[in-house]
Amino acid sequence: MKSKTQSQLPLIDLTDENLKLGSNNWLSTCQVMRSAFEDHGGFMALYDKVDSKTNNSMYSAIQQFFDLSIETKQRKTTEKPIFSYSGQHPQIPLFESLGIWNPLSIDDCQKYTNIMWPQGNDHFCGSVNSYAKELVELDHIVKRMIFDSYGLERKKVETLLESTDYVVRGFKYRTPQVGESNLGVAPHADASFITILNQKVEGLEVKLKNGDWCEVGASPSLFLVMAGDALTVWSNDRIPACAHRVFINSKIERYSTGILSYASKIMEPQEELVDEEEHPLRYKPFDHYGYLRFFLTEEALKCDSRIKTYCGI
Ligand SMILES: O=C(O)CCC(=O)C(=O)O
Ligand SMILES: [Fe+2]
Repeated sequence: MKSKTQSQLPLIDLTDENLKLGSNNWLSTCQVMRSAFEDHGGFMALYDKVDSKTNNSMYSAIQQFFDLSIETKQRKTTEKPIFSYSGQHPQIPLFESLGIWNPLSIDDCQKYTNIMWPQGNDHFCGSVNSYAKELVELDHIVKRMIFDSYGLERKKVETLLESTDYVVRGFKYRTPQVGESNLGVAPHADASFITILNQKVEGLEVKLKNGDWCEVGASPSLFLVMAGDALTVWSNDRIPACAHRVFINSKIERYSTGILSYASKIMEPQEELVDEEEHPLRYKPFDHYGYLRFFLTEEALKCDSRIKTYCGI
């Protein structure tokens, strides 16, 4: 295995300066983003629009959730094939995660909250909803930039945004006991369209194009933006899904959080990114929720590339 080195994932400044739609800075930032996605499947974003109050209440809400009993955390919250809760896995015993489907809707946040806290928990419900609403803006910026970087018509990204579902996730890792491995999550890529993560405590690492692993920093204004398998389908294999892993190196529990997006309708590789010579059509029409159901089957666990097995041509 390659060792960790000083190679870095690109850091892209998405604070005000570069965000005037159509400005020179916007256009050059789009090109940097496209290269980062095509090379490494992702990048670090400097983004200061998530309010520090929202950020702090989100982390305290997540903490409240993980303090519930295992039986409560394991309650089913959605019919969608996403994890409401994941944890207690013998191979990765430090890891726990929560998932809230459609967090932009206060009603769906309330529904989730009432299942976990029948007596109510306004702090949790409000924090998740506010956090999702603030962080989804970053997701929209990234998607607008990807479309612009390939010179696609603006209205096409609006169509994509209208057929996107979101899930907010929170992660907690306890510290390893003596003799226990410090692996938090083994190397993998996500099944999402795009995953955006923030970490309160370091531990996240990303695999670069050259095979080196790069450590991601922890700061309220630093977000790891990663392509999931669906972005590989959309881009007709131009953008690889970003490989990442987690180690627990510190003496304190690790918390992280973020927003993941999924295609709510059947999605095909973007037609402009398909050509006869260099980029022939690589994927059949893709049902994202069908893929999520397939993702954890025995068949999927065995294959080299789950996305190719599911819908590759
Ligand atoms: O803990 C994190 O920050 C990321 C966890 C992760 O990559 C996953 O559960 O898919
Ligand atoms: Fe992941």
